[in-house]
Amino acid sequence: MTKKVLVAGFTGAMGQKAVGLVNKLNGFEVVAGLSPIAENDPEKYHLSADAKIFKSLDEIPDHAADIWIDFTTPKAVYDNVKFALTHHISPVVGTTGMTDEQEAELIKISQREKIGGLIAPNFGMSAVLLMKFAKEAAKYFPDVEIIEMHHADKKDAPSGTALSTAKMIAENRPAHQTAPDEIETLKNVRGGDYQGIKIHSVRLPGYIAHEQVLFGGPGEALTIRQDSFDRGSFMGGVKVALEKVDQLNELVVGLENIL
Ligand SMILES: NC(=O)C1=CN([C@@H]2O[C@H](COP(=O)(O)OP(=O)(O)OC[C@H]3O[C@@H](n4cnc5c(N)ncnc54)[C@H](OP(=O)(O)O)[C@@H]3O)[C@@H](O)[C@H]2O)C=CC1
Ligand SMILES: O=C(O)C1=N[C@H](C(=O)O)C[C@H](O)C1
Repeated sequence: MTKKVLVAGFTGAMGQKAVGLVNKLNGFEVVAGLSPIAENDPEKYHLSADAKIFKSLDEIPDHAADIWIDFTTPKAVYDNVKFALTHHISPVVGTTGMTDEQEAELIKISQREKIGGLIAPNFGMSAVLLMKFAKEAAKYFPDVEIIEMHHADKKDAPSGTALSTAKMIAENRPAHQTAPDEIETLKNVRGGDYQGIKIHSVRLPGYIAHEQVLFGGPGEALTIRQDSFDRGSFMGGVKVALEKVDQLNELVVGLENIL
């Protein structure tokens, strides 16, 4: 049976890539899109002529879709995913910027409603592998900093991927001497701090999505880097999520956990 897909943020850069992906996949169909300022012209956004365009959650009827793809904004994503879960639509979420508390709350809702879903801070294989390698390296190199670089329109900082990388590194780092007290003569010049791991966020036109993890040890250094040069690079992961989401019985965080 064809799976009905709603794409939240369907007019955006990632939403349009997701629409293109679903249009090409057998067994899935985009039946609806959600975006607050979209024109009521499905074909303009590469949707079929009978696809529904919604501008707010209130307009979405029951049984509107089986799967909810979300590439929206940090402000909208929590309410969107809560709506999907409580309407028994399986969420596949790429939107970043939720707090740990919001994610934990959504996992509880998914357990209560007995519905599976996926939140993936990054659907790209290079980023998933970077996080895995960085977690492994952290066992041997406890001193580490992260630099993430993104396009100038990105709304949240640090990136979801950088935060996720820091969390995975923190799980594996041995206890070690922290850096001495420092004086910043320019405020925040040492970056953000996640459990002693400095994160630096760069925003520049021309970039898409890139991350470097720098480990330093006595007399040596290890640098792990990934680059997403095109948003199409995220679609392999979205495809896996679409194919596997109905096998999940709660909301899972991280593409690596379903590969
Ligand atoms: N996990 C991953 O692999 C990746 C995640 N991302 C994340 O995906 C998200 C979207 O990125 P991107 O496509 O570049 O952003 P865009 O700004 O291009 O698109 C955002 C979309 O969200 C829509 N939107 C805004 N407010 C709402 C709302 N209240 N409800 C529903 N839709 C809304 C916009 O619609 P309108 O134009 O009508 O306002 C637009 O369609 C970001 O959080 C980004 O970090 C990005 C790349 C990869
Ligand atoms: O906003 C983006 O573009 C991206 N957002 C995600 C993040 O915050 O990590 C994934 C990827 O880096 C692209």
